[in-house]
Amino acid sequence: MTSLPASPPTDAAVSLRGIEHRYGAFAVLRDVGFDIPRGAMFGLIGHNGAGKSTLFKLMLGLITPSAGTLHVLGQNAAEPAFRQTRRQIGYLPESFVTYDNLSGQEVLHFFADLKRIPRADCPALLELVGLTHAASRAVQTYSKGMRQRLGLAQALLGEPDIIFLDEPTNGLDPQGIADFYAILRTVRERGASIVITSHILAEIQHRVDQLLIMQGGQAAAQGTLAQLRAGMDAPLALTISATVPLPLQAATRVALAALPVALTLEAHGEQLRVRCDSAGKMTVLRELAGCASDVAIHESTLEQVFLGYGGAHASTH
Ligand SMILES: Nc1ncnc2c1ncn2[C@@H]1O[C@H](COP(=O)(O)OP(=O)(O)OP(=O)(O)O)[C@@H](O)[C@H]1O
Repeated sequence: MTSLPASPPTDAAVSLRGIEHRYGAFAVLRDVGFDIPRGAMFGLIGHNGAGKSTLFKLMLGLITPSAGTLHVLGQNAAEPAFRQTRRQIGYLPESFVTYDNLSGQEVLHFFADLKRIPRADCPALLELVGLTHAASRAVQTYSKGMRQRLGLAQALLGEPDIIFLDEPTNGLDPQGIADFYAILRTVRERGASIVITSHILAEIQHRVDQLLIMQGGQAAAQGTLAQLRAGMDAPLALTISATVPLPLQAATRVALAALPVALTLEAHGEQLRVRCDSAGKMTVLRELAGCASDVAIHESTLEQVFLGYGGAHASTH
């Protein structure tokens, strides 16, 4: 991780410095520091037990850190004024549990009353999440996707400046996921910052601007996907296809194996496919001189990046 300025930047929606958190003798978070820029769509990823939910609870002000400082929307979470800041924070927990016998509209009214927000704001939110048609139906008749969208409407009550979403698309089908992110795009257009966790890395890799990889209670890496890829040993892989007549293949294989390049090789009839990293591509291409017919570039997926940063570090809890 690159070094951070000592005080929180003015354009940060969230800023953590030296955060420690203990549950009894067990240190769940150790020296965690990062900034989330205002207006960002920020992904927080990590293995089970990495400390993501604990970080969420800290950023929501539900628990206080054992050490370190935490600012949300410029306000220190340890100060009494943070009570006011919490009104500008929306939250969708991992399991959005509600009263199933109430209608969607009644559920939203319930949360609006709790948050002291006019019920008159509810129809527009139900419209935003695509539930106007089902507003008077009991929630027990809702699909999983509809429930999550109702949960999102609840999180958006009061037009919060920052919204925390804990695995919000868990269990949704591809269309449900696409619909959910389409709503989030609308929310971002009014300038809100969004912090999202997910274990489905393929889903968030092109939908967030920045990512933080948590590993064993520490921040392992932060950046855009391109920055995270660049920080790894193999940000890019290439497959070079060549047509090599069968009688020449054995010699070609020996010559490729002797190159000072890490590569894998597959043969399909007269086709040889060589996979190597970006640094080795010219060496391989020179060896295959005249017979290379195609080069395909494979960028590392977020899953490969995550594993590369040790993100799969086994949890003992
Ligand atoms: N209230 C608690 N008391 C004791 N230990 C806890 C408590 N809450 C969480 N932990 C432990 O803290 C560690 C981090 O848990 P946390 O829920 O923050 O991880 P996570 O990254 O959100 O995991 P997951 O992806 O499984 O939701 C785990 O080892 C967990 O067992």
